Amino acid sequence: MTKNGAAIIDGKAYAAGLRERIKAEVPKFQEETGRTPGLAVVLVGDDPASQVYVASKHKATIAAGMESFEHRLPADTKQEDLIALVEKLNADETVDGILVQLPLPDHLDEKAVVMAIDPDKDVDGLHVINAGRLANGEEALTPCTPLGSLMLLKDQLGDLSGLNAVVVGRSILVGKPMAQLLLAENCTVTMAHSRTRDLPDVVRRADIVVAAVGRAEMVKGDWLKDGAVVIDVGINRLAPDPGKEKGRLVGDVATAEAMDHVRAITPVPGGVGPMTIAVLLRNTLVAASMRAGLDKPKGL
Ligand SMILES: Nc1nc(=O)c2c([nH]1)NC[C@@H]1CN(c3ccc(C(=O)N[C@@H](CCC(=O)O)C(=O)O)cc3)C=[N+]21
Repeated sequence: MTKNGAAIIDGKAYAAGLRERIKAEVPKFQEETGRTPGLAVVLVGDDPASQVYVASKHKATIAAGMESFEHRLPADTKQEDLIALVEKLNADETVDGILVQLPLPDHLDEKAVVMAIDPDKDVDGLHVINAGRLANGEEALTPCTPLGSLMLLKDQLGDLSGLNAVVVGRSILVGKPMAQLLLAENCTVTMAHSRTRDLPDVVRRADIVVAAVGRAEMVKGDWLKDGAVVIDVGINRLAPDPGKEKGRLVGDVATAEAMDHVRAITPVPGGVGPMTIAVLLRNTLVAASMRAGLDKPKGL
């Protein structure tokens, strides 16, 4: 709590707890199936940020007691070779989850690659089959960042029924699935985006704000209703100060200003980012359990 009573939502701590609960479920899966859940991560090219993310996914997967298979391909990999790898992983019984790190180099067709993933191994929840299942209210593998964001919201607010939720951003990765999840929780959902008129006034009506636009500190403090709960999905690196090597990481919300208005807000870093990785492990265990014909692990 700060002096005005606004809470910083500790996504890092929540994610650590979730990873512990996953780790405790893995031996039960092993006992019932005689095998270990496995996650395959495919990285094409040598983008430094992607390298860091893939390394931390690998570490977290091993720490949870699961198998991690890393596939690093050169930046000039051909579409057909990438699809062939995905198909090999689809057929591999030791692989429960497949994640192709995005973005892919420009010459590759991202959509076609995602569509080649077996929907039951699609731990990113990006295949149209999973997007359709989510929209239809069916059991689906659900994109990690929105699901992690929802977990933080429910932890903070309990029942979300009837609350006004505004999602800023309409990406397939975050905005659209986030809106579906909030709708399924009986929120009144508004999706705002780059063409929305009077965005500050739209955001002012929200009890819940999810900012996922990828523009540093775009959502200002005075756009927020007093007592709103804010999930800041943005990860933007500012230009470095003179003499510094790396700029500061900021979200899509002007956090310091927001603190004068909100009931609670996720920080950047330490908010949604760590949740994304924990939910990836959760989705891998869920995918493994479903494929093995077991019940979905509880409490995850
Ligand atoms: N197929 C696919 N699935 C993804 O889920 C996916 C992807 N591609 N491509 C890249 C983005 C990015 N992403 C993050 C995961 C964790 C943090 C994270 O843990 N961030 C920390 C620290 C960040 C830092 O210091 O750089 C934090 O926010 O506290 C951030 C970003 C997953 N992505």
